[in-house]
Amino acid sequence: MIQINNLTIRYDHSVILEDTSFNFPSQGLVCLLGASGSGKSTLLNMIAGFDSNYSGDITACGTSISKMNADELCAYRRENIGFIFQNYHLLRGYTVIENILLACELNTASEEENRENAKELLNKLGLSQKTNEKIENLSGGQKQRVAIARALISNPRIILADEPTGALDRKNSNEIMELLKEISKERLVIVITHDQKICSFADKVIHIEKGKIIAKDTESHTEIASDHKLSLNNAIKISAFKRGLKNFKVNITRYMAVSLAISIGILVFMLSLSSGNIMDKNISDFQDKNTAFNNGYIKGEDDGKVIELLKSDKRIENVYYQYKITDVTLRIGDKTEALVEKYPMAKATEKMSYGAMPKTGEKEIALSPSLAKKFENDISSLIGKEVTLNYGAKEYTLTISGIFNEGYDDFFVSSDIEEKFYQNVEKEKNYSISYDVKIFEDIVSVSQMLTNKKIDSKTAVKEVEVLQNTFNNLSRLFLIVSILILAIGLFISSVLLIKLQNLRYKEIGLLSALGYNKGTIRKIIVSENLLLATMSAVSQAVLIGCMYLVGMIFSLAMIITPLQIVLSILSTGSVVIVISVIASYKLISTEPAVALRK
Ligand SMILES: Nc1ncnc2c1ncn2[C@@H]1O[C@H](COP(=O)(O)OP(=O)(O)OP(=O)(O)O)[C@@H](O)[C@H]1O
Repeated sequence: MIQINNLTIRYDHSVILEDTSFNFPSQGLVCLLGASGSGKSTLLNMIAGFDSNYSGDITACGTSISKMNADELCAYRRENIGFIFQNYHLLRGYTVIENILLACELNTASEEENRENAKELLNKLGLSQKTNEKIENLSGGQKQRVAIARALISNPRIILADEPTGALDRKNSNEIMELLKEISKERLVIVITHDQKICSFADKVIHIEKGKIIAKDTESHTEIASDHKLSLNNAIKISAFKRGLKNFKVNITRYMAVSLAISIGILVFMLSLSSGNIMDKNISDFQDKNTAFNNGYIKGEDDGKVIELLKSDKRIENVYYQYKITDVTLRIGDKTEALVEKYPMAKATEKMSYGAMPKTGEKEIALSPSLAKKFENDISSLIGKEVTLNYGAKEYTLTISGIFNEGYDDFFVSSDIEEKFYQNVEKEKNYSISYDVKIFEDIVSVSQMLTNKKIDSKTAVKEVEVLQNTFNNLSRLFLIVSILILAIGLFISSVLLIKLQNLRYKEIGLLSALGYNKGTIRKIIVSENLLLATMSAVSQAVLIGCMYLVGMIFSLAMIITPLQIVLSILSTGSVVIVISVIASYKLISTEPAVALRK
């Protein structure tokens, strides 16, 4: 059945088997003994086609397996070899029958036929009651019977058993050996063992000694004639996704922990970014309340130098001289009040009692309380009312935007209206300069520039600075905390994923033993990774939904833009893919024989 001719194999310069030959019979139970490290598992791996890195030749049913490529070796194992391992190599989370059917998923028989065969085998092995039991609920002896059923389901010509009774007590060992003896009547069963008592079941006992295979109980090594041909049918295509989905369900708790850890990490990180949005919202609230926040006022006569400096600065706009004006009248309804003279004052530093300062382009006016009282006792009711202002033979209709907190009769109008006033003024002695800083972020730097040039400007820079500093410190703190949480989330999920993948080497080895090729195994793992990424992205979306709900219930200021939501969901999926690819890279690239040893 199996002919070994002049076989030599070395690992790291040490010779394990050296120029050894042996003929295994077509049927019967062969026990393989030898000291630890003598090369028993190595020989079995070579017969199984896991290791082709040897010199010499191995022939099975007259066909050399030494020159076969990886796919042919998969077909050879799938069709001709059944494996039994010391630690069973059954998949946890799968039922008894699912474990058995795993071995015939790639064969051409129908699923129904395979299921019937599996049930028949379980019946023969006395396990029909356990058909749909989860594998982890079985005893050691029962597990090994399931492993035998799995090895027999494809009716292979060769059974390779690596210490099949190593984890069992004497009673169970004897029962398993009786079973193997029974099945060896129709096929070749090679059993590796250290137990001399097991050899009493053997038809032939062979030893590996000093790199040679030696039969102790026979004189000749001649092959028993056999008309069996090696079967090398192509595997049917299976859905790697379906298998990946099943594995995913089995490991669902771990996968859920991974996706939650990553989702929370990324969500908190996104929240820290959203503090920028909260800052923008607060700035715009601040601007609505303090409409003169960007206005600057420089008192004193200017010889042209200061105004030139302001006009040449790209951060500044609406620069003009202010003058004293005289004989201004204001009319609200049928009441008229006159101001004999009015001096320009700083707008940005005024505190508001009601409403806001006039906005540029809005034709608005703000009054001091004493001036407002001359029109109405309830000064707050004046807001929104119309004022007709007469100055220099011109009439302006303005809306009252607010009442500012000053003790004398005064008013402020929108900058554009004020500029028009001065067109009628004799421009000899300017009194002050008014300017606006274009954007909020430049208010502090413009103020600093003027201070450096020893120009005294009255602005709202202190309030702006306090607001900016508070938010900068808060965002910095939030960013550090969220980076920490993100790092912890990534660390936990990486550890969980790597631990999970480390547990799966035997599964990869088992699938190879059952004839799954590397491509299919890779696809199964990739499917699982994609499912995990999808789950993480969905959990991210659910978390964002919950966060919104909590924010709404407790009226928390959490602003995440739709773009940030999409980005956080996409980045969760991508991060999971990257981590799981890194975690499973070693697993996928491990050789089956090495995976089985882990
Ligand atoms: N893939 C490999 N790479 C390097 N060395 C290997 C590899 N496989 C096996 N070996 C080495 O070959 C020698 C034989 O190993 P093998 O597992 O075949 O021994 P064994 O007889 O089955 O031992 P045991 O009874 O302890 O299981 C050992 O020294 C082992 O370390």
